[in-house]
Amino acid sequence: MTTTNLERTIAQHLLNIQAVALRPNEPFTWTSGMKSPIYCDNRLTMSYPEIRDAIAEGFASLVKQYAPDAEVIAGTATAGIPHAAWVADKLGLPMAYIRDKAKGHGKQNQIEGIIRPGQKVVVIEDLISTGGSSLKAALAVKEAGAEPLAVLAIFSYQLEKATSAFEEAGIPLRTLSNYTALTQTALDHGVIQAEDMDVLQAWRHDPTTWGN
Ligand SMILES: O=P(O)(O)OC[C@H]1O[C@H](OP(=O)(O)OP(=O)(O)O)[C@H](O)[C@@H]1O
Ligand SMILES: O=C(O)c1cc(=O)[nH]c(=O)[nH]1
Repeated sequence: MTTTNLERTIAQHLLNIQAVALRPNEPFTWTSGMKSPIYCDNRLTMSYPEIRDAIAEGFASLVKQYAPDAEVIAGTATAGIPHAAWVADKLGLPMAYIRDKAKGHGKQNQIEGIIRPGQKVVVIEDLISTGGSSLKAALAVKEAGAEPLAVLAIFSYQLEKATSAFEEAGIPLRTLSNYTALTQTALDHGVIQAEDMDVLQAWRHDPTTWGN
């Protein structure tokens, strides 16, 4: 699979700040319950002004290219929130954020900030594994009577489960980087070795049963 310069550049940023961890012998448990030898902590990008700005620039370009009539930028709680704020700021658009479920107290909102019925919304997520979290956010947008134009994320594992879930939901997904670019960049720069790549490929081949 070919990768773009931007996909490799963002991958390189993630590797430089050690956002990517490999733990084949003590697999990570993801939010979906899946087990994985790899974890990508994109939250670390917040702490690097130049990198978070490159991400915000990348997202702003994707909005201009694929959702030029966006009226609201909505971040997914929690990791999508800061990136949504920086993108909304760059584009001079309103920002909101979407909780994974409605609060159990106060106003019991799932959406914080304003998303009005009929408004066109771009959802910003930090990372796509199964796509469950961001599609749940997009559904909340629909339930508010608004229109989710697209989900944008920093990184996707490019899992078939996510691809088919986005297709089924009829919501476009665009990302700044992905698993192909990350693993290739890591291998090219000696961050991972051939034997790590073997583990990653075995996992990637059958991620749902790997490690069980
Ligand atoms: O595509 P999915 O299978 O839904 O997985 C990706 C989600 O998992 C992580 O969130 P997490 O639940 O760890 O919460 P956080 O954003 O509050 O850190 C990540 O930030 C995404 O939102
Ligand atoms: O699926 C997840 O929960 C997940 C995977 C990953 O690599 N990074 C992350 O923050 N969450």
